[in-house]
Amino acid sequence: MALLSVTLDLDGTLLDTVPDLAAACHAMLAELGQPPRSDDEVRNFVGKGMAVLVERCLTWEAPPAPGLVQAGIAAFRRHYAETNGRTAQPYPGVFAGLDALAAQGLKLGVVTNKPEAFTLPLLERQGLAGYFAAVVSGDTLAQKKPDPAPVRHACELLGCRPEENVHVGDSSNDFIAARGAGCLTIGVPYGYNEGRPVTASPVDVASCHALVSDLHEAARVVAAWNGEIRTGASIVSLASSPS
Ligand SMILES: O=C(O)COP(=O)(O)O
Ligand SMILES: [Mg+2]
Repeated sequence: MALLSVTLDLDGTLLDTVPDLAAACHAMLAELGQPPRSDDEVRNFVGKGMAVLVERCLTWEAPPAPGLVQAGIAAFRRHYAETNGRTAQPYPGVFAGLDALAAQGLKLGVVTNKPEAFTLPLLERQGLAGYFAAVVSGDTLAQKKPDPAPVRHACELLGCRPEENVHVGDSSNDFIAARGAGCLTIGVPYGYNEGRPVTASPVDVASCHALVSDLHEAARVVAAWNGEIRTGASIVSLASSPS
């Protein structure tokens, strides 16, 4: 057995998308006559998909009325279609890391909670689409991360078993989904994690098999794991070794 594929989270792992998401949130709130949110608030609201982002923007003292959330989602969709990819930036090490993973012969996939209508154009616009043999978005299945189903589905599309896959992400939604699916998981510290830095959360640190500074380092970790597997180390001992 060897590691054959790597699935990667999108927002906060491959791309810093908060400026474009925040611009769409600002426009949505203004359109609905609701109080504004700062970019930092929006950053903390990202992680559980579009509907939760909109609902969190609209929640003050009490949960918003369902009708307001529906109107917010419709407005957000229109505005994010305009802003998606406008200022999003790949994080340092993303292209070098993807190149290094691909050079190891690993199949690559994306597993994101972002709706598909926004995921595919964003990957195209950023020159990332060609790296991925599978893309599972927030509305591909009925379940989103932290449910393990999207990660499992990506493994199926890549033709690998979950234990042959490593999932790389920036939030507990990724780590819980990956562990639930039976994959190894690597965390990056520079993303969003719903307002709780990964490195400041002992639970998150403990739930990653490795924490790396960027995707180039993630590629080195995966290569090292595959080296250990080839020399007979078991996946169980790997699960607690790197830190
Ligand atoms: O859409 C979100 O809330 C987060 O998306 P991600 O899963 O790519 O981080
Ligand atoms: Mg993310």
